[in-house]
Amino acid sequence: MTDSSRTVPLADVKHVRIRHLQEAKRVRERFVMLTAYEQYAAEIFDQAGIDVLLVGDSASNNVYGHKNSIPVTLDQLIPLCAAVTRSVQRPLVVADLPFGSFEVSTSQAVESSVRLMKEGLAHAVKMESTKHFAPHVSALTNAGIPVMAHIGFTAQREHQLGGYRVQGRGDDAKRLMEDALALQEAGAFCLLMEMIPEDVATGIDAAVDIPTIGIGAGASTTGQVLVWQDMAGLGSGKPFTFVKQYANLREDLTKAAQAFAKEVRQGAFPTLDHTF
Ligand SMILES: Nc1nc(=O)c2c([nH]1)NC[C@@H]1CN(c3ccc(C(=O)N[C@@H](CCC(=O)O)C(=O)O)cc3)CN21
Ligand SMILES: CC(C)C(=O)C(=O)O
Ligand SMILES: [Mg+2]
Repeated sequence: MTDSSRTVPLADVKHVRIRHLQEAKRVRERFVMLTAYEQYAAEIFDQAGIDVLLVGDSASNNVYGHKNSIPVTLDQLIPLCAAVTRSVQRPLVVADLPFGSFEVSTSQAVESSVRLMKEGLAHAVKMESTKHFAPHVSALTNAGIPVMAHIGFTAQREHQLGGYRVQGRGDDAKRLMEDALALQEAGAFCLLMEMIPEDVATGIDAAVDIPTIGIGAGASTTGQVLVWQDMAGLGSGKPFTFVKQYANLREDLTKAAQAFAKEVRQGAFPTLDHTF
């Protein structure tokens, strides 16, 4: 296919659908995904032209105060997802299947995904997967549930993978290629690759027909994703290697809170302007 087969540029699309992401891959147009967990961020990212919003299981450590992704539950993610979907017009909303909500059986995967769509109003689900989860992806696809597959570093397997480590170095690249091809074959509409060497990601992107999304996977993927609080500089501590901070929200919010506290303590707020 050539550029002449395209419909409209992604930026002009009114409601982002899976077929628009597939078209982006075909015409080599990039798309943009950020996480979102509530109304204001979702609304702002919609208005800023972000194409896909991910209600990540990273809500575990970015909303619920856990140290990692493992404790967050389906019951905790569903209301966040519903809030995000209710707050946006244009973006495609994808919800993570949290740890423990899909592994047991293909039925469990379908039941959890149905809840993410019926109660959470998600348009698609994302599954941290390997080739061994091809039956799960296939069961979801057959049930009419679009699945984004997530390979490479997968935080739900932190303990099995031995920590937060780049995946697919050296001979291990073959394993990721097998995962990618099996998950595409099973029906995944998109492939997310996390923390893998750029050359490996480039090879996988070229080998699959479906669009790819990278986080710490270099520049050759169709789309890029970051956790929004990382992107906006809200988190504490040193940013991960794959993060670029486009704002300093932590600093801004600290200053605002300090200024409010100071004025209250001094009796400088409220003034007559803010008083009935
Ligand atoms: N705030 C936040 N950002 C994320 O990107 C994120 C989450 N939370 N929670 C779920 C997972 C966990 N992720 C993580 C967590 C830690 C590293 C990390 O420590 N990276 C280091 C070392 C990598 C290495 O050298 O192998 C880095 O500097 O990137 C990476 C991804 C990605 N996801
Ligand atoms: C890191 C991204 C891709 C994710 O899965 C999440 O935020 O949960
Ligand atoms: Mg996740």
